[in-house]
Amino acid sequence: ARSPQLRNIVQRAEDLQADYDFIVVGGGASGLTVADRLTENPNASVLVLEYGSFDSHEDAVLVPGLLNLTSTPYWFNLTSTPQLHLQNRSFQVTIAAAVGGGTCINGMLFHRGARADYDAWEELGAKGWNWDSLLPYFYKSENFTPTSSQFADEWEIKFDKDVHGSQGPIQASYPPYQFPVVKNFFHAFHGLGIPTPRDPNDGSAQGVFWAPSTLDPETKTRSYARVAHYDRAVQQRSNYHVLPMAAVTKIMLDDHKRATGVEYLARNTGKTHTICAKKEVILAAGAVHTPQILMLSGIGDPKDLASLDINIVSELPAVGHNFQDHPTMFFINQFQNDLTPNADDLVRNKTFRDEQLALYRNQRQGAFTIVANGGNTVAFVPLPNITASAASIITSAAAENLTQLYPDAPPSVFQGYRAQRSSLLQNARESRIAIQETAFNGGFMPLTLLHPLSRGRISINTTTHLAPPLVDYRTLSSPTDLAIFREILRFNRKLLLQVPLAPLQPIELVPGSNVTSETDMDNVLPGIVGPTFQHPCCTCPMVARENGGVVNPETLEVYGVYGLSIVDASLWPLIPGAHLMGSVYAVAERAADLIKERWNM
Ligand SMILES: Cc1cc2nc3c(=O)[nH]c(=O)nc-3n(C[C@H](O)[C@H](O)[C@H](O)COP(=O)(O)OP(=O)(O)OC[C@H]3O[C@@H](n4cnc5c(N)ncnc54)[C@H](O)[C@@H]3O)c2cc1C
Repeated sequence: ARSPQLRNIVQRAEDLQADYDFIVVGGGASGLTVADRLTENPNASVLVLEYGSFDSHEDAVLVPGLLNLTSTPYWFNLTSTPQLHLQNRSFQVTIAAAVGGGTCINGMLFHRGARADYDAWEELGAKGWNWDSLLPYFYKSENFTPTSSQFADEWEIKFDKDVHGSQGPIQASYPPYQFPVVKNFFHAFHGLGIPTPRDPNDGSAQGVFWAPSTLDPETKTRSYARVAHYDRAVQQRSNYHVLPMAAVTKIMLDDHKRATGVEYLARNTGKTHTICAKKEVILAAGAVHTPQILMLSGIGDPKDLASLDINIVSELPAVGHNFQDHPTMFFINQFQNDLTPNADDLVRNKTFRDEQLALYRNQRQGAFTIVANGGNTVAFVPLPNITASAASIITSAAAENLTQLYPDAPPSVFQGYRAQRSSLLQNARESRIAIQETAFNGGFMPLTLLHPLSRGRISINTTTHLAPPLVDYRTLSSPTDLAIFREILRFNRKLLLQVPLAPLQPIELVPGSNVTSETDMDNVLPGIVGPTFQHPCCTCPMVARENGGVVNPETLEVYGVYGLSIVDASLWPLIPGAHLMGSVYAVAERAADLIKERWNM
């Protein structure tokens, strides 16, 4: 007989039960959250099928400062199509394949978008999804530990405990270290009229601030979905199974269009298997793969599916459209008169690095408590604060030619996009949302466009098992996005001229101080803007079908079929002005409640 532990932990297809109540496709942030909540009920059996492997709790995952995105084994092997408006360059599609998904290797910034970001979801048709309805779930997901008032005062960390959760599975805290130059940045932003909010997570999501990290306050290790929503739960629950290295290839649907289970390929044996779901199949494969799986299962644009000989089950032409991410450029400056220690010292100065690593190992202090090449100090700035041309940019954005912008969108997607655009432009005009993010802890500064007007698409051109989807970001297809990037660059150049930063004597390396005229910027920016800040979303939005919707917002079930729901970041109509993980966890928490409700659990 097997030990109880073995019954809880499965590693091979042979160890699975014959069927489960729920099958969750994808064991990332959303998938594990939902699986955890469903298995709180001992009568519900849940299987999560995850494409990637379990990590080994290695330092590169657990120790923030040892994260190495170049050598991590947890990337999908996936490249975008050539990007027309980015000088035809192709890009790595930076999504994770591992139990825990993106949360295994992400930058650990844990914060929320603005109230207006989520209220816009409801205005666009996602009935029941707004800031107020999500707030209890932001709380539910989080266990916030404040920092000492002395450290907070010294480093301008502001927080309000009342806007945070204190019982949730995901740990949120502040690293107990920072590079001194961060103070100069704070003062420079203040000089430009960008304040530090009382707490960025109170629905404001604007200003210059420290975002909490998903950092365990005791161990100073990463708090992520694998630990918080699987390890924590599974030892006590024989009803919660996760099978790693299992690539779901399609959903099985019966003649009544009910999802009865899934087909998957065990990646370590190459064998294909099927497994049945007695209640529901729940898609949580992320915004790139969830639409791919739908299309492979006959749910999508009939034109495209017919050309691949896929039997059409539900005509949903919007599947895979409305693809959004946060395009980013790197503004790189060398500080000739830099403060020490600094982020470069961690790379170039072996003595400093060794000293800091020892400090981390022995006392859980120092620079390794911060994510490598990252940090959690950021500025989120509305359009009217970055440029005096905000009004004219908004006027020309409203007049953009949609057909040029979105050549192959079906009418329903157009309709939905029009509503999105007016909502976005109104919120931008009234400074209810931030338009740009500057992340900073040295001269290497990612500048991010938080509310792009360009829309990409996920599609498929083959039914071959394990073949990747086509990922077309279409970054900068909206001329407005390019115009805003010009203003973002000008604004951040102005930042570096402020009294607190000027003494560092920055020399601009990228794009280069000679790039000043509009024409020069328009030539150079498409060569340095990248399509992603690792935030793909919005490819199966929960709005009305006639407005480009794929999912019923009240039930999260896919239109036209039964027993099939979606819980990941594909659901959202619009990308929020925030790093996505906080919203992914909250949405998945609410999704779990909706699913439990319909099954009286
Ligand atoms: C490098 C990086 C840095 C980031 N930094 C931050 C940050 O600092 N702060 C922040 O808030 N957010 C950050 N993010 C984003 C955040 O991690 C994601 O938004 C979040 O993980 C998305 O959750 P999800 O459940 O939608 O998808 P994921 O977490 O990506 O999970 C999807 C899972 O589905 C699996 N899957 C896909 N296809 C299949 C299939 N066919 N069969 C079975 N399984 C499948 C994948 O392997 C994956 O594990 C970052 C992401 C990355 C990659």
